[in-house]
Amino acid sequence: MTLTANPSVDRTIEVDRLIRGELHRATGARVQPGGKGINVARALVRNGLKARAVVPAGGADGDHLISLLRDYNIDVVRVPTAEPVRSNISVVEPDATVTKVNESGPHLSGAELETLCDTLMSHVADAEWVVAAGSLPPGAGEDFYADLIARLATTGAKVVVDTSGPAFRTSVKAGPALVKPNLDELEEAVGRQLDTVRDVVDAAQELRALGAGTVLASLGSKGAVLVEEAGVWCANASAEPRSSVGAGDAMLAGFLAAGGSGPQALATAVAWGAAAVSLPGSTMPGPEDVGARRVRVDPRPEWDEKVRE
Ligand SMILES: Nc1ncnc2c1ncn2[C@@H]1O[C@H](COP(=O)(O)OP(=O)(O)OP(=O)(O)O)[C@@H](O)[C@H]1O
Ligand SMILES: O=P(O)(O)OC[C@@]1(O)O[C@H](CO)[C@@H](O)[C@@H]1O
Repeated sequence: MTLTANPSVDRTIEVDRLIRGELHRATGARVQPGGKGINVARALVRNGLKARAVVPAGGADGDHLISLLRDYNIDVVRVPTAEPVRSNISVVEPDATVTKVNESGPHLSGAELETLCDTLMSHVADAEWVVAAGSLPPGAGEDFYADLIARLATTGAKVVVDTSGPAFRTSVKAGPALVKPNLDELEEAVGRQLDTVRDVVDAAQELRALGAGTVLASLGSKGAVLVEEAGVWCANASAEPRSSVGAGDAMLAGFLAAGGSGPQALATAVAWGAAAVSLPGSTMPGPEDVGARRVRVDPRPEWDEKVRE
């Protein structure tokens, strides 16, 4: 089950070359349902698994988002809101450079946020995992995910958090089973620059000491690092990048689909991530895209390897 507190209608526009201040004629365009939790649900369903997505959605743009999600066969639970769903725009160039503009999103009232949490709680009974992912909408406090983790502790569900800024660090302290920061988010959470695999593992251990069970850190083309109770592993898979939007969400979905712990799940995660980055827009990969992608898993990490691209 996924919660996307600040979903979007994602618009991807392809151009030959982006030049600030110029008129561009698009060479391609697509509209897809967006937001990190929604993307995780799309990736799971694309691979034959079940996923329910809880989504606050208002206005005509909200209607549009819900109808797009139904086209993808997602089991959607809509929570109506007064203000409309946002649109996020990605401009993609042929070398896969993405320029992204995300709106801040609709303001959700206290009552709407409460209904969102109550709705999630009333649909959680059969969920093994609850993925709370993406930015928070204006109106939600930085402890929104932390409060949710506390409420979910009374259920059997394991909580995954993938968010950024102060809400990320606050949610880590509430003890989620798993967090999926990218390099920037991990750096922000520990308050320092991370240059090597050793730095990433140390930062991940710091998050585990704060309260996170497992840390799955995504490192773009450098793959991912998994730090859990049982050990530390690094993995990567090569890709011909086309659009990185949603690659982290596909990576997380692959990890959960393969059991949510250990090196085999990490290998599946980076295979899904590499497949996603090879597809246009925020298209989630299916089995034919993941295929027999070659994945390298290092049981002994190269501690001094650089993690910046
Ligand atoms: N150029 C690339 N080549 C191979 N794999 C890639 C590449 N870029 C990304 N990936 C895969 O996708 C995963 C996620 O990438 P990244 O760290 O950019 O996630 P992210 O910033 O969370 O992305 P998003 O927020 O758009 O979903 C990586 O862990 C890796 O497995
Ligand atoms: O603004 P947020 O919530 O941080 O991120 C939203 C977003 O950029 O994340 C997804 C890719 O991971 C996109 O579908 C969506 O547009």
